[in-house]
Amino acid sequence: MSKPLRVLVTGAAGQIAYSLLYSIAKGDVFGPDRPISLVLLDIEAMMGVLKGVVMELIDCALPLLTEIIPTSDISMAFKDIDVGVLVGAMPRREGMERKDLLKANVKIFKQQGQALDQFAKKNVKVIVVGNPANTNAFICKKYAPSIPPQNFTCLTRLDQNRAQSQIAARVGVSCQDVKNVIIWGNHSSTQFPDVTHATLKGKPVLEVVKDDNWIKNEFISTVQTRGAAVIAARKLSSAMSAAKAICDHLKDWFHGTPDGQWVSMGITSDGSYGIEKGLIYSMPVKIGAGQEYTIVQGLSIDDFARSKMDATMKELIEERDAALQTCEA
Ligand SMILES: NC(=O)c1ccc[n+]([C@@H]2O[C@H](COP(=O)([O-])OP(=O)(O)OC[C@H]3O[C@@H](n4cnc5c(N)ncnc54)[C@H](O)[C@@H]3O)[C@@H](O)[C@H]2O)c1
Ligand SMILES: O=C(O)CC[C@H](O)C(=O)O
Repeated sequence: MSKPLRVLVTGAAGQIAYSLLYSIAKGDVFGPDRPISLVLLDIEAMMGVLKGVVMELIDCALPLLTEIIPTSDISMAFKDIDVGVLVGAMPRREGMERKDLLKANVKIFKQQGQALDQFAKKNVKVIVVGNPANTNAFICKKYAPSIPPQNFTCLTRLDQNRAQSQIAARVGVSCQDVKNVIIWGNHSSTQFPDVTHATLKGKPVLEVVKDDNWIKNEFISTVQTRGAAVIAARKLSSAMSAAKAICDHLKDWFHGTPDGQWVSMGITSDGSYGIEKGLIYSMPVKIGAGQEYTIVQGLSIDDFARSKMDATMKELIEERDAALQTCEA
């Protein structure tokens, strides 16, 4: 057996973590031969609840789970981690605006960026889930200058999964028949779910669906507002589907994408597709066996796509500037 992978999950007493920890500890994400040392961070007030989560993990009797470290101490939590799954943040509830969330959460990611810089392994892989996810990842990266920018990502796989499932349901096929949907930009209602290059059983989605009006209107807005629809129905933010998407994101990052397929992740823009350098912007990537991802290049972008991609970039620039102001105040 190889050396345990040290995986930190923040917000470990919260609802996403409750759906996530079992899959990670069971081996579904990093592989059936990879022992896991699980570090669980939450705030001091949640230590009682976290104790219960730890008891349940122990009671699952999972052979790969070699160690569980529950803590509210940030320096202990980030020490020597290989993977950081940064979930811990306030979720939006009904009636809350995105701006309220940015103010409440961005400072958490400044502090955690500094902790990554100081305590984590320099090749740590980070996925930010706490909202506003792209901007929080940007802040984390900024305050961890000793870690390569490409090691910071944010979760937009939930949006990809939502888009894939909407197309599959429209046509009446399994979601696994739909490939190469793209999520461009922000994990927010300005994101652009793009099926121009997507295929369904090998044929272009646009040719199979044959309804441009549905694609350009109902499909896009359903995916863009799905998170808000779940909040309205559940009175709580999505958790089971978010946990599944985190697993998909990490599994592909560690094990690679299948030949001819790509996935969407929020990553540091290198200027590709005219997106401002340095922003954390969701793009299509291919991942090789070496766990390094490359942006899929050369995709055609028509005027409709360009305007959608620019609108979500504009929102990300505004969020970044507001976040920097909050952090520097
Ligand atoms: N990117 C996505 O696709 C996506 C999807 C769903 C939810 N989210 C976001 O994920 C976040 C968590 O959602 P949830 O439903 O699990 O929320 P939750 O309220 O159930 O749990 C959040 C947990 O984080 C903890 N926490 C708060 N501040 C912390 C800190 N500084 N350090 C460590 N832990 C801290 C809280 O005590 C709580 O236990 C929210 O911001 C939500 O909006 C993102
Ligand atoms: O706050 C929101 O509108 C979205 C919550 C979450 O990120 C989701 O996509 O389900």
